[in-house]
Amino acid sequence: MASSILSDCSTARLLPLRRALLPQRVPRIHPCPALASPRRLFAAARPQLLPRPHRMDSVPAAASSAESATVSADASAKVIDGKLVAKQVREEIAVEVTKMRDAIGIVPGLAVILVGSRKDSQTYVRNKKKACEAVGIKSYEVNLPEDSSEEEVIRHIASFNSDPSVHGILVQLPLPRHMNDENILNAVSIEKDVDGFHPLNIGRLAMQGRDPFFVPCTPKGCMELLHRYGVEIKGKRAVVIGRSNIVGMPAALLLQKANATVSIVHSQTKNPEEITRQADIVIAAVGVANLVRGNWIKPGAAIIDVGINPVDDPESPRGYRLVGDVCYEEASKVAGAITPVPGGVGPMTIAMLLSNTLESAKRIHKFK
Ligand SMILES: Nc1nc(=O)c2c([nH]1)NC[C@@H]1CN(c3ccc(C(=O)N[C@@H](CCC(=O)O)C(=O)O)cc3)C=[N+]21
Repeated sequence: MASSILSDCSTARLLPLRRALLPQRVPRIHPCPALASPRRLFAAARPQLLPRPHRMDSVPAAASSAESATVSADASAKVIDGKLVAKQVREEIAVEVTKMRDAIGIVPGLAVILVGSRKDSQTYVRNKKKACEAVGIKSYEVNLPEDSSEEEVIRHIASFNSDPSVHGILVQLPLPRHMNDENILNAVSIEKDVDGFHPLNIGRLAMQGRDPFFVPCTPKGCMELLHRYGVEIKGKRAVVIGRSNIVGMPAALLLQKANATVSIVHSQTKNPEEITRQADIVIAAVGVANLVRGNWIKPGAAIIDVGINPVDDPESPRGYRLVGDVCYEEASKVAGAITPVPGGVGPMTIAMLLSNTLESAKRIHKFK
């Protein structure tokens, strides 16, 4: 049984996979006392409330603050089911894609550029293609060898920029070390930057009264989960753990736009636990397995776990399994709602990519 491994957040070890993508680090995991209950939680099997779109009442907390002193081992958070919401979003997109095709004969197109042969990147790109096909979005793929020059990549971007059948362009990250990400991402036309990584899109996201063409997919997916589960954001305290360009920073900007009071916890933060404990909403995006322990969490808080960290697991067919940045077993006893890993933010990232691609095609063709 994998339960002994699963239930111990202190023994997780990071594998080097995806390391180049990992955002800045927060101090490593502190040694932790044995867990009160070594029992494995079967989160997926627990009855769940179906998410209702955009209802703004608060999450029914597992324990209110008054009860927090007596939070029992059985208190359990509502599971924020990213897999389910992503499926709903994809169904909504498929309907709109069909509508647009029938009305104006336009099919949204997404171009993906992959440089090199990293196994994980190949898997992500394959999954994106499959997701496109399933909703009727046309996908175009370019695979370039690891030793390609920056100019070659930029040539392909330029050709997609001027191709009217392409509405979204994604350059799979991480790029090989010899390439300058900035030069490459800047070459993507901001009207087709479905990743939302172009500095102009990020800049507009940061400014009041302006809107970017696209919001980066992972943070957008986090916000969509909060909205669809009716988590109130306005006036609440939010903590984002991690300050990467692709997740932490834009997530903090989005929460602020939604009128939360936002703190960012990062590798130089002196008292991350104490600050995180004040948050009604936590977005953890730091790339350190099980960093956020149960005692970092305010009772009833909503927790969005962006981490997808591979840890050794000889009992899993792949030899590893994925865990989040949050120690799920501990946190789910304190939080009001929490995303699992896998099955949380990951599937939403891909759903938001499809959503951005559809949005782009609609904007370019002025289709409401
Ligand atoms: N230009 C660019 N844009 C990206 O959005 C981008 C990228 N590069 N490079 C890599 C990261 C990573 N990423 C994920 C997408 C889906 C899952 C996902 O669906 N995960 C599943 C499980 C996957 C599994 O089991 O292996 C889940 O969490 O349930 C994970 C990670 C997008 N990224």
